[in-house]
Formats: sequence, structure tokens, C-alpha cells
Amino acid sequence: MSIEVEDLWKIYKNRVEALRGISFSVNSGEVFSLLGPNGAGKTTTVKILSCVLKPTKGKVSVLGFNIPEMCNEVRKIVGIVPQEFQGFSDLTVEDNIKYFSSLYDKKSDIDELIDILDLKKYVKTKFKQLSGGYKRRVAIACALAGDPKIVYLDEPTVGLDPKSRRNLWDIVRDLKRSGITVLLTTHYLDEAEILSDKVAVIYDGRIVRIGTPKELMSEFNKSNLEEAYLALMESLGEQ
Ligand SMILES: Nc1ncnc2c1ncn2[C@@H]1O[C@H](COP(=O)(O)OP(=O)(O)OP(=O)(O)O)[C@@H](O)[C@H]1O
Repeated sequence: MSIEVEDLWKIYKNRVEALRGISFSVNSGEVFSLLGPNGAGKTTTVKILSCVLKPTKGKVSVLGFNIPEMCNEVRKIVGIVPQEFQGFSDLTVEDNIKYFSSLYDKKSDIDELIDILDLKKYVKTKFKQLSGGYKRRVAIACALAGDPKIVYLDEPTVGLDPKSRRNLWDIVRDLKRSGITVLLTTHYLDEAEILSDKVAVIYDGRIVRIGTPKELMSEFNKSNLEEAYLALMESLGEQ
């Protein structure tokens, strides 16, 4: 098992109950997507799993390392691609990747990363001069620099043109093929349907459905995940 979450609660200082006892597990090499409306608790979950936030209550472990006690270990095996990746704007693509690589004991081969993410023609380009899609690729390369076992992708295709989106889907498939566990948050249900082995729908801090996209689609008798998701939201009284 790659990720295990049991009865996880997060209550922020202002008493907002962002997570109210969620439980799920992710197998190694799976693509697992967290879905749900704005404010449901997806980012809070990812932040806890990446040791940015402490859980209020509950058991969380990543490849057997408990959070928050073993966060030093967790940070070594998890790569994070945040929504707003801040690369070093005046450094080249290559130097950005090299910098992130220098943070880890265990490293990926930088030339291989550049190759996988199709960044060869931009290695000497400054980060600030890249388009959004290529910045996203650099973000992924940097997240992979420490040869992680698990990668978190937070809404990775926002703002990308259709072709770049498809390219990113291919990258996710490549990660999966190489045995990396991928945790994805997305509002694009076509993306979740195509890429995910399993999805969890979070609503108001609780997981209201968990299963394969097909299971959710057949429960609501819909031919795609977006329609099934919308039917689920309607059944929950969401406008
Ligand atoms: N630092 C914080 N302090 C207080 N409340 C917070 C904080 N961060 C998030 N929240 C609240 O926690 C709840 C869950 O937020 P979260 O960002 O996890 O949702 P999300 O599912 O990622 O939403 P989105 O799809 O909009 O990114 C929301 O009610 C949000 O307002």
C-alpha cells in the first residue's frame, strides 16, 4: 500500500472543519484522483500528505512512514507539483532542475528527466521566458528530481491548451508505467475519467464516494464521469 489515510480530521485555527474523518488507501503504481467542489478539502488533504500541514486527528502513512512523526522520510519519497510552481525565474530550465536535484540524496538522471518531459530545446532558456505549459513541465521535472515513489499533482492542467493537456496526460501515464503512484486533484472530469484507476469524491470534508470511474458511472447510469459526478452532486443537494 502506498498511501493510507484513516479517520483524518483537519480543523483549522479558525475552527473550519476542512476534513471530517476521511479514510482511503492508494495502491502502489495507481493513479488516484481527489475530486470535489471548491472548498471540499482536496488541497488540505494533499498538504497533509506532503507534510505541509499537520493533521488534527487520524492516521496517515505514506509507504509505511507515519505523518507527522516521520515527515523527514516522507519528504524524500514524495514529489509535489503545486498549482503555482515558483521556479527560479532567472535560472535556466537545466539549472532549476539541477537545483532541485541538489536537495536530494537519491537523484534521478537529469538528462533522462529532460528527455521524458521533452525539455531539450529549452534547457538553456530562463524559466521566466517559458510558456505556462512548459513551466508545468519544469515543475514536474523538479518534482521528479529526487526519484520519488509518489507524485502529487495539484490541478496540473489548469490553463493549458488542449494539446499541452494531452501531453500532460501522457506524462502521467508514463509515471504510472514506471511504477510511480500518482495522486491527482482536478476539476476536469474527463481527465479524471481517462487517467484514474480510482477516484474519491470529497464533499464538505467527507468522502462521499470512492471507487473506479466506471463504478461511479454505472451507479448513476451515466456514460461519462462528469455526468455521474453532477448527478452525485445533485443527489447531495449541491446547486
Ligand atoms: N489556512 C486555512 N485556514 C482556515 N481555513 C482554511 C485554510 N485553508 C483552507 N481552509 C478552508 O478549508 C476548507 C477546505 O479547503 P481546501 O483548500 O482544502 O479545498 P479544495 O477542495 O482544495 O478547494 P479548491 O477546489 O477550491 O481548491 C475550505 O472551507 C477552506 O476555506
